[in-house]
Amino acid sequence: MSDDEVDEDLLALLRKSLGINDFNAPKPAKTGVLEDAEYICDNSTDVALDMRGTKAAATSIWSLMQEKGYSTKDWSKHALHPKTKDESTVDFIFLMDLINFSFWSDLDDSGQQFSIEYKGEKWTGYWSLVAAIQRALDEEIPITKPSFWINEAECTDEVLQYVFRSATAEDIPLLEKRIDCMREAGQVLQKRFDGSFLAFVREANGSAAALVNLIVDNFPCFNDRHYFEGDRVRFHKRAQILVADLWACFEGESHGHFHDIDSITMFADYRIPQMLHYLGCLQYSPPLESHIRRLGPIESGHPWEMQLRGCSIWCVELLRREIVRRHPGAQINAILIDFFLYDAVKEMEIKGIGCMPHHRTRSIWY
Ligand SMILES: Nc1nc2c(c(CN[C@H]3C=C[C@H](O)[C@@H]3O)cn2[C@@H]2O[C@H](COP(=O)(O)O)[C@@H](O)[C@H]2O)c(=O)[nH]1
Repeated sequence: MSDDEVDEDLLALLRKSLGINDFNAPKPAKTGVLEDAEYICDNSTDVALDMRGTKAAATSIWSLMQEKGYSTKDWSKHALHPKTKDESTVDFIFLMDLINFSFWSDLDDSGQQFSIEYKGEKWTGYWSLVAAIQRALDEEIPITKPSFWINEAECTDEVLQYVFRSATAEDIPLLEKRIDCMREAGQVLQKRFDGSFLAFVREANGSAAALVNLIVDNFPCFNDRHYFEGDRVRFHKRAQILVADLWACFEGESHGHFHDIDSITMFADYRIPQMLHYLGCLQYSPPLESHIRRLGPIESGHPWEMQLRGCSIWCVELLRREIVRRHPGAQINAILIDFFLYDAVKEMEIKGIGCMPHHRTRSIWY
């Protein structure tokens, strides 16, 4: 932090301790995601938090994270994640999280599911996306440039089909939706931010919550809002993981510096609920549990899906609170818990450790 930069947190602390109410101080931006998650959880009938399981899981998660020295540094340790800490990596992360959704396949575990061949390996799921982007860059396709996405003469649908070409007979799910997201985002950036996502990030003035709100207000394909019991509820999974990936990749510095990064919640996808259920933190009603075990589809926006997503967000918040209660001053937030759980469930998959299937909702939101 440079000399003239104000440490907002310190300032707020001093004001509070001196009893100074600074009514002019800008109110911290809020995304509303955590409040909506608590509301969903309080009104859920088919998903419930198991408090004993959550307390027990908090202890084991914390000790495993300590054992591994889990931190933002683990983000860059992944073989496929970009390593340079510069604007090209900001562009990479924007594209990655713009289309970071719905990789699951009904052919999973058959070896026939969609996969990307890169550097002699077959990558599936989220890693297939990262591999496809890295492979396109190696092939000198400017795939991370928003100006390329809106140049339909050069960036044709066929070129994008080639970028995401599969090593199996199964294509990447929702390719047309991914192309629509790229075209839409390219237009937005071109119109107001000279084609640069970094210029867009600067609008948020170092606030993670403000950046999430700017993203969902300007890019419809990030606007992950739905209805539950007739009320609007926000999850903003890809907008939040985009901010979190910037923070982790840049280790809280430079383009990843956010004074309110702890306002980011867990990312409501299809993997973490699966892990939380395995850890005994979440319980499902018999109809929901048998539906998921039968690999039954759950349509986007269904009350079951809203409960799975909302309860997962609230559950990770309670895990975080339990860890901080037992270890005051612990350097922990929902992002690190989430990343740790995602990596853990992928480890289990590699080791063939069985757990209940994840729920199957096909959508662009996660
Ligand atoms: N909540 C949460 N969801 C995550 C991730 C990640 C990868 N993050 C990397 C960055 C830092 C971490 O250390 C990870 O290495 C992908 N996903 C989501 O999962 C789904 C893909 O699943 P599968 O088909 O099995 O790969 C899909 O919705 C994707 O958006 C995460 O971290 N948290």
